[in-house]
Amino acid sequence: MFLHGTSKINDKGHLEIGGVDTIQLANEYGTPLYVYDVALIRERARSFKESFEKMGVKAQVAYASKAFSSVAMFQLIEEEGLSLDVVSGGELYTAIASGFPASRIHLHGNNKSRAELKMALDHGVGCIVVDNFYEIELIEEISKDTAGSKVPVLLRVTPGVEAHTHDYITTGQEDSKFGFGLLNGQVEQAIDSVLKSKSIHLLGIHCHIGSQIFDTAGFVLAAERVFEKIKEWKERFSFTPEVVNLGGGFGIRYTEEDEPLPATFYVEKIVDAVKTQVSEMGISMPEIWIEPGRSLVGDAGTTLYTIGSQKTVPNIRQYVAIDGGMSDNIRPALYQAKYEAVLANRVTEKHDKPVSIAGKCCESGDMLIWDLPLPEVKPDDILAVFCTGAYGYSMANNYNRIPRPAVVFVENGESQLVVKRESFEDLIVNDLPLKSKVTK
Ligand SMILES: Cc1ncc(COP(=O)(O)O)c(C=O)c1O
Ligand SMILES: N[C@@H](CCCC[NH3+])C(=O)O
Repeated sequence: MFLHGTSKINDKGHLEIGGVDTIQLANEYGTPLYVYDVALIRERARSFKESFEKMGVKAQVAYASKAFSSVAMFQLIEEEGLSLDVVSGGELYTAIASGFPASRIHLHGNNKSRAELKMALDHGVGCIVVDNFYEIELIEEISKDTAGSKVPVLLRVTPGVEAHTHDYITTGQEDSKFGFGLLNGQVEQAIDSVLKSKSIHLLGIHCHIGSQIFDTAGFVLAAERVFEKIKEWKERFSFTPEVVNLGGGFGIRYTEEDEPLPATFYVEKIVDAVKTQVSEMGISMPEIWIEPGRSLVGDAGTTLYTIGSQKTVPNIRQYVAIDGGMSDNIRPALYQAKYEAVLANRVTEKHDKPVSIAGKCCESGDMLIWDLPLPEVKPDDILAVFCTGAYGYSMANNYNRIPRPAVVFVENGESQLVVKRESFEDLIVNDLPLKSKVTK
């Protein structure tokens, strides 16, 4: 069994996280429950920042908040001095409501609306990561009447790098919905129009090659491709970027099949690649920005479920059902994602009887883990699924009108509720009654 962060087994034989017994958490807050190990998030945040400091490079580490966003999460990120990548009006609203400084917020999105851009500009976000030509027009339209300073932007490019990960989560290849083609002349057209703009300041370039990536080659190749172009742009446009943002995507360990590098190793390789390019070109070192999401929060999250019904298909398989499923973690259904799990109330017992963990949604594909070795399970046992901190709660939904779970933070022996469990009343809060046309 692989225990992440502060997780350990206590003297009752229970899983403990952040010094808090998970069975006590399940009793106090109910299940399904997302539990975050705050010390592990802090450790990850600090190690990203420190690795840039050690290499003497000016940097911003922006937490990709799509991995898990909530007011308390953003406040934790602010406490740790990171920046924030948001990708919608909703994430931006949450960030502002949490008191996060707008100057360290970067707005992403491949189809930002006028309203979202206006909201970002009104709040004075640190930069807009511009994705397409329409967005350039929108920014100019919105900012033409405001006499304020120019809007700082990065142009997002697709460097033609195929990251080795699931097809749905690669983003750097040329045939992608995101960004300007780096290799087909689009980005030059965008640079030309932004440099001529009276209302936009071109701060630099952004690229993100995908997610859950285990080697550094793709990042290095992307950086080299971007800098080859920067060399041309220096001649052609007299433009050199103040900022080069190389995105996120650093892989984590979900199961023993995964062999991630330490997060800081990616930073070192990226910075080395940039330094080499910069010294060959004789330009000054730009600020390097990165946007880790999963690698900051993924293994800090554990989901607790209560076990309910079971079904045996003779000679084939035993299904064990939990009180959640694809409504709180859609990743197995969407990406065939794999997880490890234990019985949190009986961790020390032999986990040697394979069962398949089924969710409660009315969907055959709602299977959380296939062939998971557990002790003989009984109703009301608590299953702890590891590494659910990224894209778990944030992709949760109300399929089958299942209320979304609660989220707690644990640290130094204390727990705090940071997202309340949805109630049935919450589920119908936006529903309106039928205006009936049938006369009785
Ligand atoms: C633009 C951008 N930045 C950062 C991230 C964060 O990726 P990850 O959670 O894999 O670090 C993503 C998601 O893939 C993204 O699309
Ligand atoms: N949501 C995805 C990753 C997408 C990242 C956003 N570009 C996951 O669960 O792995």
